[in-house]
Amino acid sequence: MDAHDMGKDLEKVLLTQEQIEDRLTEMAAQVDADYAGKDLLLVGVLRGAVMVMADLSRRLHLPVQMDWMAVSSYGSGTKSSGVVRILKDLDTDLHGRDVLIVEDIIDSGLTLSWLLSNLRSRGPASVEIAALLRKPEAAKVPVDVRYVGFDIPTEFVVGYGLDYAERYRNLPFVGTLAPHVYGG
Ligand SMILES: O=P(O)(O)OC[C@H]1O[C@H](OP(=O)(O)OP(=O)(O)O)[C@H](O)[C@@H]1O
Ligand SMILES: Nc1nc2[nH]cnc2c(=O)[nH]1
Ligand SMILES: [Mg+2]
Repeated sequence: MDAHDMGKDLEKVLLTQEQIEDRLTEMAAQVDADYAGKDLLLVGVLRGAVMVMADLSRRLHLPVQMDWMAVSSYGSGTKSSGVVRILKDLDTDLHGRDVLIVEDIIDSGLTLSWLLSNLRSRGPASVEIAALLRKPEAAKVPVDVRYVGFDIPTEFVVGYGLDYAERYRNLPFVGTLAPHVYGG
């Protein structure tokens, strides 16, 4: 793989930068309306949600707080291990807080269903989810998501925070990889 030309590694673009940004603007308007007058805490899930957190939060007019959790269930492969590990916990006490988890993608749903019950056990006033992408046909466990950017097919996607072996996160759009990349 030529790490200096990501373009050659892509098969197709699924969502352009413009489509993503337009949708995030709509989602931010909904969040602004739903949490008006509340002291909202955004919880970004490292590392994939970095781009969504940055671009969604900058479209909000609410004075939110932000904190981060690092969990990982995928390692360097393309399938969820199903075992979620906390690599970094929140610094914020959730007691009585309105919490919005910000995620890049819901695939099997294992990460978020685990995270939801974990955060709900900490005594918050509410916990909801905003995810840019969802794969409805890949769900292994149901996850109740308040804000979804796009439903996409069951294909492994990269870009806009999403990686393959830690690469491609910095693509400004979402796409699929060409077969030669998986082949090594
Ligand atoms: O619905 P699921 O099947 O659980 O998959 C979704 C999760 O998988 C990815 O994270 P990953 O664990 O790969 O870590 P990363 O965010 O650091 O890339 C993605 O960012 C979601 O957090
Ligand atoms: N990069 C990437 N990470 C994921 N984690 C869960 N699903 C996906 C996916 O489609 N792409
Ligand atoms: Mg993630």
